[in-house]
Amino acid sequence: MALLSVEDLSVARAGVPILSGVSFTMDRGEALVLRGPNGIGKTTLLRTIAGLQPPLGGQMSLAAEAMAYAGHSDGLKSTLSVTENLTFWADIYATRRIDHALSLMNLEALADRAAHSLSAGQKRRLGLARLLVTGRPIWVLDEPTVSLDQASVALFAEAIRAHLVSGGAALMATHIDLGLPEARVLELAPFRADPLAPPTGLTGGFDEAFL
Ligand SMILES: Nc1ncnc2c1ncn2[C@@H]1O[C@H](COP(=O)(O)OP(=O)(O)OP(=O)(O)O)[C@@H](O)[C@H]1O
Repeated sequence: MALLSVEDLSVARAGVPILSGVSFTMDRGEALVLRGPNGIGKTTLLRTIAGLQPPLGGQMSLAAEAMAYAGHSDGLKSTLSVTENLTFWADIYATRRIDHALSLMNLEALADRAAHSLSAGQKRRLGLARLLVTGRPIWVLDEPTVSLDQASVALFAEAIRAHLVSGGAALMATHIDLGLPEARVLELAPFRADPLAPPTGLTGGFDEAFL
């Protein structure tokens, strides 16, 4: 059975239909990159798949507690150190893989630094290290490489590859080449919703709650 299955999904933002008829499946060991111009709906689709807002229509299926989502915000506790941030998340997910995450995202030398004192790219690396301690198989990532330099993008790609090899899957929206030739690409332009479709009746309340 597929790890994640999306069938004929329609999504809206602030009550306006954005994409319709999106279908794909993901098995263990697979990466899928969502592509499309600014505003096409990549973030909206990922938020819907992550359960942060309801779909307009269609179906999704995945095992309970199988997904870890990383959006635009890194979700760090600014006064906690790098180690304390990762310990916090490891406790939430009941896993014990902090050392591995520190090493894979090259954070060992920063382990005792408060998160607020990190550079933008270092914060991003810590945000991505969080995924590694979740132990969850499906990673849903929105522009994961923002602020990362070339070396850190390569580290990130390595972490994704290790995740795939260990039976995980990664669904990502990104504008850059991650150096993962094995990743499938889904172009979203063909799924643009009809701009003349009637309003959905959904409000933008979900946007405010999860920005
Ligand atoms: N709070 C909001 N109110 C109204 N429209 C919104 C709101 N948030 C997003 N939108 C619109 O929804 C559409 C889809 O936005 P979304 O962020 O999903 O696109 P994206 O493909 O991720 O874009 P980008 O590549 O720029 O990150 C865009 O046209 C955007 O302007």
